[in-house]
Amino acid sequence: MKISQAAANVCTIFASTTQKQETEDSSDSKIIYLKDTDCAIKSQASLSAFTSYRVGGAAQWYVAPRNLEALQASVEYAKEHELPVTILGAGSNLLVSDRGLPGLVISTRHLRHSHFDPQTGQLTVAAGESIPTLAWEAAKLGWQGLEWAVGIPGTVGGAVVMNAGAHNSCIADMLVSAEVLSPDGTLETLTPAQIGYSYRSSSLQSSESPTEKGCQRIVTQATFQLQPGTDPALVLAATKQHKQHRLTTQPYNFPSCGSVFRNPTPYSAGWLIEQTGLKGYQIGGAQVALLHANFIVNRGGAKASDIFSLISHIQQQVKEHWSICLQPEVKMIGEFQAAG
Ligand SMILES: Cc1cc2nc3c(=O)[nH]c(=O)nc-3n(C[C@H](O)[C@H](O)[C@H](O)COP(=O)(O)OP(=O)(O)OC[C@H]3O[C@@H](n4cnc5c(N)ncnc54)[C@H](O)[C@@H]3O)c2cc1C
Ligand SMILES: NC(=O)C1=CN([C@@H]2O[C@H](COP(=O)(O)OP(=O)(O)OC[C@H]3O[C@@H](n4cnc5c(N)ncnc54)[C@H](OP(=O)(O)O)[C@@H]3O)[C@@H](O)[C@H]2O)C=CC1
Ligand SMILES: C=C(O[C@H]1[C@H](O)[C@@H](CO)O[C@H](OP(=O)(O)OP(=O)(O)OC[C@H]2O[C@@H](n3ccc(=O)[nH]c3=O)[C@H](O)[C@@H]2O)[C@@H]1NC(C)=O)C(=O)O
Repeated sequence: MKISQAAANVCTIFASTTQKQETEDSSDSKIIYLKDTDCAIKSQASLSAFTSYRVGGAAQWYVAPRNLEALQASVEYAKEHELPVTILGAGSNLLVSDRGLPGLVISTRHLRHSHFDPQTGQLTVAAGESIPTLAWEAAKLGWQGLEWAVGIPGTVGGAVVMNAGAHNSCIADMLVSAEVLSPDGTLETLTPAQIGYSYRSSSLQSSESPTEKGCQRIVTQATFQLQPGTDPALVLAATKQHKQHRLTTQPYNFPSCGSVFRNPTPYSAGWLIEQTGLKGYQIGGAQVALLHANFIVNRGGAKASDIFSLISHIQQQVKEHWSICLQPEVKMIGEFQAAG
């Protein structure tokens, strides 16, 4: 589907600063509505509330479309105004610079629908649906396949892009297809083979800095193959076990992004970091978690720059001790200052 219709809808923008928003926001924020939609684009929107680390500056522009048409119109708006685009899911694998992000940040969080088809065992869901919520829903229905995904606080879109995984399972194992919106406005349905998956990686992962004009491919919905027909009590028990395992091995009590680094075969990053003596090491409000050394937690008041500096310090120390370059799993977006 081309988005020429959507383009026609956004040629003119209108309605700027409103009284309501002036009272809500002491900054110079303003709101623009895409023509013929109730979809608001907000300027200077703080991103810290939209990332699990609870850090990060403001988006130059921010929009959270509620349907495909509004998403297409948002992309077209960015194109017309030559704004770089950053896609945000639940922000649970992102480190956003304290300086914020240029261009338009599009949150997929409000793209919602889900359908469990008992005939095929397939689950078709919009990009903004929550992965852990789907895992619990599937369990309650007695559908196997998503037990491992509980505790991963991301969206469907983020999980498809990141190839989220745990307990020897991952998204690529159960994905039937993903619908993506291309920068040229066409909607395509891609198979896992077309997406090209490997450990925590896919071809849908874009360049990590929104400095270039244009837009990455956006996942709009996905279909997963599950196995219905099991006693819900059994699937719930397995799901609860996975959640419990996480609560005892991973720090859920402070903001984080989950694992900071990919595991460098045959080692685990957590083991390497602990053996390097870095557990508990702290820069500003950012700390190598005491419970799991591959987690950096925000102990309160951390800046993105603290977390970035700690990531760099860990990489440098692990390189020195083990001659291994740890590769970040977390996506660092915006400007960061490397230590001199
Ligand atoms: C406590 C905790 C535990 C975690 N445990 C795990 C774990 O066990 N396994 C695991 O794999 N991960 C884990 N994570 C990391 C994270 O939850 C996953 O990577 C998750 O899949 C990210 O989803 P998201 O919606 O938050 O994506 P975001 O963090 O918002 O985005 C991640 C990347 O995907 C892109 N993106 C997001 N949505 C779309 C879309 N619709 N279209 C195109 N691009 C998109 C973004 O631009 C960005 O590059 C954990 C995180 C936390 C905080
Ligand atoms: N450290 C960090 O930076 C972050 C951590 N988190 C944490 O990640 C975790 C994700 O946990 P997870 O359990 O996967 O999902 P959530 O706790 O997010 O729950 C998701 C949904 O699943 C349902 N649900 C939760 N537990 C059960 C259960 N035992 N039985 C049946 N239904 C259930 C809930 O329904 P209902 O409400 O109806 O019970 C809820 O709608 C949360 O503990 C959250 O606090 C999240 C973001 C960031
Ligand atoms: C949290 C994430 O994913 C997690 C996922 O939840 C879990 C559960 O399946 O397995 C991976 O962690 P992990 O490899 O660290 O798993 P764990 O079982 O906790 O640890 C592996 C090994 O390292 C050791 N370990 C871990 C942490 C630590 O501080 N010290 C240590 O020695 C453990 O004792 C264990 O022998 C994923 N991490 C990566 C980078 O692949 C994420 O990607 O964000």
